[in-house]
Order: sequence, then C-alpha cells, then structure tokens
Amino acid sequence: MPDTAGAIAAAKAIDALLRGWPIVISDGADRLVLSAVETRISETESASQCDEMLISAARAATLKIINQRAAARPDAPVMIRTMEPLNNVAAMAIADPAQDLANPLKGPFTALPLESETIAEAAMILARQAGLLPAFIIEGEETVTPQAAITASDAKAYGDARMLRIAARARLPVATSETAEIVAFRTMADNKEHVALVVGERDASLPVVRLHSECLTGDMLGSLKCDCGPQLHEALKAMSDAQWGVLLYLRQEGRAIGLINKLRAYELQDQGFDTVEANNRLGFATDARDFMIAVNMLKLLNVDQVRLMTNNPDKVGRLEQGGITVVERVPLITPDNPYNRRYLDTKRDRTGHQL
Ligand SMILES: Nc1nc2c(ncn2[C@@H]2O[C@H](COP(=O)(O)OP(=O)(O)OP(=O)(O)O)[C@@H](O)[C@H]2O)c(=O)[nH]1
Ligand SMILES: [Zn+2]
Repeated sequence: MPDTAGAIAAAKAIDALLRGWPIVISDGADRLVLSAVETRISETESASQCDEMLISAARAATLKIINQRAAARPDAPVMIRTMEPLNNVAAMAIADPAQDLANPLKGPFTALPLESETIAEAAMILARQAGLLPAFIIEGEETVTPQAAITASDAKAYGDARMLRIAARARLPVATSETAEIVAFRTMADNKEHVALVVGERDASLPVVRLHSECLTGDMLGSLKCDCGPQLHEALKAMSDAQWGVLLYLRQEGRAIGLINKLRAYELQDQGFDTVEANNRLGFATDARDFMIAVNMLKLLNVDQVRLMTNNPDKVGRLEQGGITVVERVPLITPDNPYNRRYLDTKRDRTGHQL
C-alpha cells in the first residue's frame, strides 16, 4: 500500500526547506532540527549564527574532513562544527563547491559523532528531492520553530512511483506524426507532471519506446553540451517511421538532481571536472533517477514489451527489474560536437553507455 501519510509529511518538509524554514526529522529516540543552507532565512539575529552543519560525505572529503565516527559508513553524511559561528554566507561557502577556487580556505572544522545516520541520510534525500544543495544548518531547538516534522522513513516515501495515475489525455498532432496522443500523469507523491506521447496507431507490433529525462537546456534551448535535444528529435522520428511508439517525457531534470543543481554541475565542468565527478562533488549519486516511474507509466498504458531506444544498459536493466520486457535495445547515436565530446566520452567510459 502506498504510504499516503508519509508522502504528505515529506511534501510538507520539502516545501518548508525550499522556503528556508526549519524542519525536524526524527527517528525513534533521535531528532534533529535543521534548515537547508541554500534557502535558510533567519528570523532573528540570534538565530542567524550557527556552528554546526550536516554535509554530504563527498563534500566532507573535498574539505578534507574525516568522519570521526569509527562505525560510520564511508558514504554517510558528516556533521561538522566550526570554531567560529557562521552566518549564512559563510555556511554557503562550505556547502557549495562552485566557490572553492575563489575561496579555497575554509575551516578549521571538527567532525562530530553522527547520532543517527538514518536521520542524516533522510536529510540528504530531502535535499535532492527539493533540488537543493545537500547541506544543512543544525538549528538550536530553543531559537527556531520547526515548520514541518517528518520521520526518517517518511523521507523515503516521497516520490513513491506507485501513486501514479493518468490525469488527462488528448490528441496532439506533432511535426513528426499527425496521429499522436498525449497522456499526462499525476502523482500525489510529488508534483511532477510526467507525460507520455503515444505516436501513431497502436498495432500488434512491439512499440519503439524512449525514456527521455527532462533537459531544459538541451530540449528547449538547443544546448550543445549534451545529446538530449537531438536524441529527442531522433526518437520522435523513429517512432513515426515505425508503426507506433511511446515517448516518456520524465520530469527528472539533470538525472534527477534538478535544474539548479545541474547548472552547478556545469559550473564545476567549466572548472575541469567531468559529469560524474561534478555530480559526486555536489554530494549526489552519479545518476539519481527512479525508473519505476517509467515502469508504471508504461503499465498504465498497457505496454509491457518494448523496443527500447537507448545507449544506457542501466535503463534496460531497470525496466526489466520493474517487469517490462526489453525485447530489443535500439541504439540512439547522435552527432558529437566540440562541446559535448567530453560528456559523451565520460558516458562511454564511466557509466557504461554503449557509444
Ligand atoms: N547532472 C547532470 N545531468 C545532466 C548532465 N548532462 C545532461 N544531464 C541530464 O541527463 C539526462 C539525460 O538523460 P537521457 O538522455 O534520458 O539518458 P542517458 O542516461 O544519457 O541514456 P540514453 O538513453 O542513452 O540517452 C537529462 O535529465 C539531462 O538533463 C550533466 O552534466 N549533469
Ligand atoms: Zn541534456
């Protein structure tokens, strides 16, 4: 059964974090009151200073802070204390790797024992779901009033792909096919409007299917840094050439770290890091996408066998795990250019793309 109460608590917590309000995350005996560094608003002067922060393992490694809790897993978030109280600007410099070159000297810090790894990890999940940098200020219980309360396990209920349903469908003639239908999905677990375009007339043949993750820069602005725009158009053309096909337009911008964090990753790429290193340095997984959303969209469309257009074997594996049979993988190779060559090389060499 989908966890409705958990999803509601998570949605409220994410909303509060985006507004700069403190939240409380609890887990059994432990609780932590925290605000996202990026949006934190301090209502009173006394609340504006802080000396404890929760940061990602990757960020701690970059700042050369060793997790001092012997039992902690190497990728567990790290709690730090600064010598001097910090204001929001100084806290942001600790949180954001983009400022490292301009502002290399930070600290000294002490790593504190992490009372609850589960709470710390829940905070990291909420930051990613909110599209915020995964860095938090620990607030004093007596100085702030939390605006949302959530348990660590509720954080994991957010985005539960099972809560998806078809909300609207309509004919949508497009440039590559006059017989296309758009199907929009709604989920109460997040506020993302995922969409499918069913191209052509459904028949007994296996559909060509493309899972396309949102890329504002590539899809809309013609960015040359990635292959998304050309892949989108190539896929639509392939679907009209075949008898029919289904394009899923998944609202997982930046491999699900959100547009702003993706642009932060671009800033790091301008400094020399590749797409994988940039994600990791920001404190995110290399690929944070949840393909169960795609699985459930296909099931709601009564599509359970596909010819999948992708170069990414991980997409094939994740669809199969969800119960969709990938009868064939159809490569989707688009021309490279001087701006996306390194990105494509990294996909081939580090994330197993067959390019
Ligand atoms: N975080 C991050 N996301 C990126 C970057 N470049 C592109 N993206 C995102 O990556 C996603 C690309 O998704 P897809 O083309 O569906 O997937 P893929 O894993 O490349 O696999 P293919 O099916 O072979 O294209 C989009 O959400 C883009 O916004 C980057 O440098 N950093
Ligand atoms: Zn792109």
